[in-house]
Amino acid sequence: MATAKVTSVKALADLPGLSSIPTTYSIQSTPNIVNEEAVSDATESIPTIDFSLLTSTNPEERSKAIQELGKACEDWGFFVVTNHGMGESTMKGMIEACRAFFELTEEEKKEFEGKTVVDPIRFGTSTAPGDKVLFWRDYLKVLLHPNFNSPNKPPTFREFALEYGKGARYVAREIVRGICDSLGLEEDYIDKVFNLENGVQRMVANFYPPCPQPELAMGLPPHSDHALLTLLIQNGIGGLQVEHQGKWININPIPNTFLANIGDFIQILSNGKYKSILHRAVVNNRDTRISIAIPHGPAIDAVVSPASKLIDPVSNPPIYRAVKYKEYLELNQSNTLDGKSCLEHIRIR
Ligand SMILES: O=C(O)CCC(=O)C(=O)O
Ligand SMILES: [Fe+2]
Repeated sequence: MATAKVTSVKALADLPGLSSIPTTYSIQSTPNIVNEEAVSDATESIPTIDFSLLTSTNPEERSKAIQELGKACEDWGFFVVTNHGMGESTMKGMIEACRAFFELTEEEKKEFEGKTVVDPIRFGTSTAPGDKVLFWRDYLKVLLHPNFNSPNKPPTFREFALEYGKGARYVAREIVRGICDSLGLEEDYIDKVFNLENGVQRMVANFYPPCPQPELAMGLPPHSDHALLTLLIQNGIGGLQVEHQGKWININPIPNTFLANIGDFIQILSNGKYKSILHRAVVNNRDTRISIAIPHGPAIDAVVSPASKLIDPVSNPPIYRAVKYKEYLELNQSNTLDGKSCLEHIRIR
């Protein structure tokens, strides 16, 4: 095994003749992230939300879509979004721009390492500096809103990030309006209370190169996303699994769609009615997988708490305390991803 200091899994995977993974990447000793739990394919039954119906001016169409959205949030916390209006060339272009970023030299990428968890552009590997086990994943995190940032390499990145970010933000905001409606809140409740006009939108591009021992490694451990709603696209290579009724389900990529999942803040806001979903990324020994997740959050200084309309001091007391987004983000970003441990931090006992 080569012992040269490796700064990314890409550099490691590119080592000629790599046939086993360094033991630091082996998840065998970490019982909570074992790989061989029952997995099944259930892509057919994952709910699909037709975005054009959700945003329809026909009240009947919209209300039917809202009902379906509410059901998808309650049953799965996770759904496919079709007919969202974003051009295929924008989605593909964004993925290719991310691929080109990861294919920069290690020295070039190092320029974007960032110093703290709040740096607007951060390239890195695994999840957090304190990880006990390393994960087979490199990442690039870029803050797109309220201040737009972009690495200056590759040259196409900025243009795609601008367009993709804007489109994804529109889709996410409309879905969030629908979620409010489905909960019996005013449609713009979240928009106003969490100040979505200044909402935080941070793109997370994940790069999972082929791994010689995929059964021993993990791309991303089980976690929930912290924000309100995450939109995810991928390069046509499977690897995402979501937890549903105690089982891990393979999510096969569907071209030209977004995968949306509820984040912790919707769980807090709905006082547990809608739950953020555990998901993870497994790796394979053939293809490089690229995924781009954008968690859409409140404004950085917004305070998140169960909506007063959805709680009752006697029959449904709040189960989460109010938390500043900034505080939650720091908690999330500086810890190893570990299931839903952040949410447990603010649970009222
Ligand atoms: O690679 C994936 O499909 C999952 C990515 C993810 O969960 C994340 O970036 O939060
Ligand atoms: Fe995630």
